[in-house]
Amino acid sequence: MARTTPPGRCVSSMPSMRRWTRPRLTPSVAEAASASPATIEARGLAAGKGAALAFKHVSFQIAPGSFTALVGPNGAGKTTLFEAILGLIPPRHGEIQVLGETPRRMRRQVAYVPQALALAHDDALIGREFVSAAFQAHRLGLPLPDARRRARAAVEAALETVGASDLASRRLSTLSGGQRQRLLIAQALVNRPRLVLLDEPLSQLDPAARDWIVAVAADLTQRGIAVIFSTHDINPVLRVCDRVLYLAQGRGRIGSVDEIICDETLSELYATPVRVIRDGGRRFVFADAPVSDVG
Ligand SMILES: Nc1ncnc2c1ncn2[C@@H]1O[C@H](COP(=O)(O)OP(=O)(O)OP(=O)(O)O)[C@@H](O)[C@H]1O
Repeated sequence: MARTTPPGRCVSSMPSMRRWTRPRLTPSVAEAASASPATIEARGLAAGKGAALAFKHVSFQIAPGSFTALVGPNGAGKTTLFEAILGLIPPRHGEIQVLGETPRRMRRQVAYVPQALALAHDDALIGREFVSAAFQAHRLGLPLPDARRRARAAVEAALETVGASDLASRRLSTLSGGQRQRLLIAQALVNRPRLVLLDEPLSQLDPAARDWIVAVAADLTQRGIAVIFSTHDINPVLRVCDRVLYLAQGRGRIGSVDEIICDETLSELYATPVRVIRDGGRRFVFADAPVSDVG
């Protein structure tokens, strides 16, 4: 259920991401990305899991290798949108294509990373086993010895990509939330997806762990992987995101940070006067009337 915010209360506040600025794609990755079709194309999309729609009339494009912040209050439909992208729920209206195909057909190209609150079998598994469990050897159609070798290499590469090689031999039950989140991202990478959906990866992490996770996600885009990063608060990803997809009150808008995180767009989305205050590179959203909480 959506929380409400008293009039005038600041509804979004987080320390800024100091260490990371969005790195540009290397020329070869950038060329490949611009030659490829859109990673996602949604037109007039409406979706919901109950009788009511979570959102409707939402249109957007996600480019290969781009970083999109998916922002919105509780219950706005962020997870519902991820489920539509994964083909787990069908659109009620409109259409959505992933890599030029239906979401169901492209599901194996998409990795979904849930929150790291608890991991299954966390006392029985070490990091390497957890990441390895996701490797889909059958996808490569390899004979068993080759598959084992490829699996080992893929797992080590994924651990290295997220800076988690040192967690390979640690039991999951001994890891912090940020370390677990890194292993979840490594697990998502092991089958070399073209799109990674991160569902509120910063919740319950301290600022240093948040910085790490944002840096890991930004690094994926350098490898040509499109990232959609859902978050209640835009500030931790301000410097790395290319675009913001904001869901609220059943509506959605996409654009640059300046186009979306501004008085005009947010007031229109929330259908109530909203003010955005800039302070030291951060943005704080204030509502004059109660609105769903985004902080
Ligand atoms: N299984 C379900 N059956 C019916 N309605 C559902 C179900 N799951 C979610 N909803 C409703 O769908 C709407 C969108 O929920 P969703 O979980 O996608 O929002 P969200 O933006 O991810 O929220 P949060 O930030 O709290 O995780 C909400 O109104 C929610 O109550």
